[in-house]
Amino acid sequence: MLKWTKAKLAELGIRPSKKMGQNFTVNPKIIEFFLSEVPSGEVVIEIGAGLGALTAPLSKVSKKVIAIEKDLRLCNYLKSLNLENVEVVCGDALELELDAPVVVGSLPYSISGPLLAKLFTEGRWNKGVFLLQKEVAERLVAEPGTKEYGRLTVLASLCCEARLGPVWGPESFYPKPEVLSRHVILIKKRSVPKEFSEFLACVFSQRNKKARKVLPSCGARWEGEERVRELPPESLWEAWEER
Ligand SMILES: C[S@@+](CC[C@H](N)C(=O)[O-])C[C@H]1O[C@@H](n2cnc3c(N)ncnc32)[C@H](O)[C@@H]1O
Repeated sequence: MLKWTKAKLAELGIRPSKKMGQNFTVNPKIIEFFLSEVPSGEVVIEIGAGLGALTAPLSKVSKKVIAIEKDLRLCNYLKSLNLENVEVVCGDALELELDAPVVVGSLPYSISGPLLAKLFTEGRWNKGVFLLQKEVAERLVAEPGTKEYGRLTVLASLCCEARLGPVWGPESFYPKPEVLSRHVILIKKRSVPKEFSEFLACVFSQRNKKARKVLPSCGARWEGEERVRELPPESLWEAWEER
């Protein structure tokens, strides 16, 4: 896959952009893992389809794949493939409606935080399978009080059941990223209100301070000596609901 990826990029005259998080999958085991987690016969949205490494195999087991790609050069290439069951959408996934039973993607690192926050608060989807920077994936299942615990953890915990998958090293991608990657599988329980997400942004901007000082400045109340980073998801939700 590495040879093919390098040759295809050269043919298209594309130098991978760091800003766009363009680290293309060159390890077939990653594709296999995605396919093992995606229920077949469904409509699937793929975020950041790149050169179509996942799009093409996915389209063979899905009812339809909606492949979103922001880079016009890659998007036009994907369109030129005329893949059966694939609708290619050139655009920014952060600005599009993500309504399909299944959402997948090897997410560009630069937008994974806002994109996950968007998925937790909007879109009609039931299952998500994502490849993320390892630290971001682990943040989704972090325990209160740890340095990984934050807004994304609370949103993930209230929205979904989150499960970690395998870890992948830099050699699984071209060009090699400086970080490790990890799969995460999300099963949606409910959408979390956007206002609650904004409330969390407010409280976690002062994560090390006492909750009884911070929560009132974000429109809620708290009695107790805990620091913001120590409050479990349910307590933050209750404080917000009772505000
Ligand atoms: C990590 S690469 C994955 C590419 C391909 N899925 C693969 O596994 O080889 C991320 C892709 O997302 C695209 N991308 C970056 N920002 C985006 C955005 N805001 N919306 C949609 N796609 C985006 C990049 O151009 C790139 O193709």
